[in-house]
Amino acid sequence: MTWRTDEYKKRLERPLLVIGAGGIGCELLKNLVLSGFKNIEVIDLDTIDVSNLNRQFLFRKEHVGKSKAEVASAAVKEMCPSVNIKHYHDSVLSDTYDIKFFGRFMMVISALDNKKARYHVNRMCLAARVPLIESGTAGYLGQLSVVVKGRSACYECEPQVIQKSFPGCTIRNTPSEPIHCIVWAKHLFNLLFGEHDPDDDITPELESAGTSSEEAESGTATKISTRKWAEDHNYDLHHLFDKLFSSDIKCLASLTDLWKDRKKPQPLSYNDVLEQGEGSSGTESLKSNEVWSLRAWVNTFDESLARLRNNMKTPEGEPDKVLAWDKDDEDAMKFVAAAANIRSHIFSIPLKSLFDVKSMAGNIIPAIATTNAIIAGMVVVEALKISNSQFDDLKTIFINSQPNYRGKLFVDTHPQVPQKKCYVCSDRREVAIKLNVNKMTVKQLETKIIKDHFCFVQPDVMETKTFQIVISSDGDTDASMVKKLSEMGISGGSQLEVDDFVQQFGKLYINIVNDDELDEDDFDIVDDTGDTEETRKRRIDEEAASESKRVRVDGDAPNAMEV
Ligand SMILES: Nc1ncnc2c1ncn2[C@@H]1O[C@H](COP(=O)(O)OP(=O)(O)OP(=O)(O)O)[C@@H](O)[C@H]1O
Ligand SMILES: [Zn+2]
Repeated sequence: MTWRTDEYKKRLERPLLVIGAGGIGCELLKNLVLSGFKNIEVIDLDTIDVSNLNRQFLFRKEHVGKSKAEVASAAVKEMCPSVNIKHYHDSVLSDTYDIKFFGRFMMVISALDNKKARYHVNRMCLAARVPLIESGTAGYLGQLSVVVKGRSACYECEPQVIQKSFPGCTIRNTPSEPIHCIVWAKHLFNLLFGEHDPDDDITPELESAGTSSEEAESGTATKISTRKWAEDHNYDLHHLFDKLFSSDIKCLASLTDLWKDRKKPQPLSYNDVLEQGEGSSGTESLKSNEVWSLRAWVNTFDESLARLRNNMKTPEGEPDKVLAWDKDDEDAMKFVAAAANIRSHIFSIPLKSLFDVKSMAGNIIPAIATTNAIIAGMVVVEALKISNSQFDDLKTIFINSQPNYRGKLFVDTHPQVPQKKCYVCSDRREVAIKLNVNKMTVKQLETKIIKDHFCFVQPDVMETKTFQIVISSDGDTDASMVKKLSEMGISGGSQLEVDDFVQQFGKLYINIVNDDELDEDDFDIVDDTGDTEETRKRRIDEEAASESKRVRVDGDAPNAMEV
């Protein structure tokens, strides 16, 4: 590369898009302007939080609450006034950023923190034929890779690992680890204060626990909506506490089969706690990294419940506000930590500090500024190669947790070649999915499979034999969302064609394999390789005979940052 020639400088004037102005993004923007890139656009949907200040060094205390994209752009413009920098305080998933928008850039650099946005950017760059540098860190680990259509593997060439969550019955009936109680408490938060989601059910699962329907009906845990129940009781602490921690638990404890090999839970009533004495002082002085007493957690439950209830209130006559779970909302966090620890106590599970619960509930891996800085530095090296059309020299870079056989933590390799059967960047975009057509609804197909698993943004889905439109992005099919797939004429052997009006990376064909054993929201990726019909069938038979790979995907899947 020839440095500092006019031609070199000219190349750096071509526009470049940075997506994400967080940990990596701040370092990166600084590096880019100091390296001579002159026309930069940056998108970030978020505002600055106090917790960002320790590492996102372009931000100061007075910027808290302001747009990350805006403040980061202004800060680097100050470092290098000759740079043209444009910001968008917005989600990259918005259809404003279409193929034409992406097509304007010499390259795109992704400094994101979630799979959905990363997959979307990968697809948009492939469709617009713009080189992408994809970067990520997770604690001391870091990686960057370059995606150039036809030359290197795309971000989705490696089959994705399906995030497993905990079976519903473990959460509702038989928790054995702190995380099970934390997931339960997050569901409770949503049920009481958040948006309704049937997957957040927390009532004991009597039928699957082997009770007769008579027992289930006579049990105290009959299925009425927890929200409705709480509203009817005016969110009264005493009532709520006794339902969640005493009567529901008594009901579970009465299912003797469940406790043959496990310790039976001990119901805890509000009066039991009061009788234990132990004082009732406030919890402000307690340290967040220490494990508090049961009484302190009950006080915390009490205080946070009252505050959250208050936060929901709206002027007379208007419906209550819906609260969203956020690990950085102190009341929400304390409520979940308290509910989780009280439940842990009942099930003889070790209690956890507020700090630990926050890490687990927020799936937090500590962000390390140095890892971000190294990766952001290396991104610029690759960006300079792209600007100079040195595509053969591009590298994939890893920062590992253990030295490799050469004693190196910091490793570069040649980019992988594109996978011939990648359902995103190859010509064969076909997968087979095992599900229960008689139980799964169109809504579950859309949410769990099409949007959460395959990360489509505005999908249209059609059955290819009958041309029946199953899901329409313009809302025409909303009325049939509650229907089972079989009611829409979908059966084993059906093929669905999925198209996304925003992503436009090509149509994905999903071959349906029916399995009557699966629950309504369970599914298996039977084959994501795009093999021929014959090979696929043989493999499906072999897989059916081998151990089941059943998974359940839901919102509580541990969602470690991807690198
Ligand atoms: N769909 C999206 N569109 C635009 N920006 C996004 C999108 N999704 C995530 N981001 C941004 O990507 C950035 C990722 O940065 P980072 O991993 O440092 O996360 P953070 O939210 O700043 O920090 P932390 O998660 O550790 O609190 C964030 O600033 C986030 O707002
Ligand atoms: Zn690919």
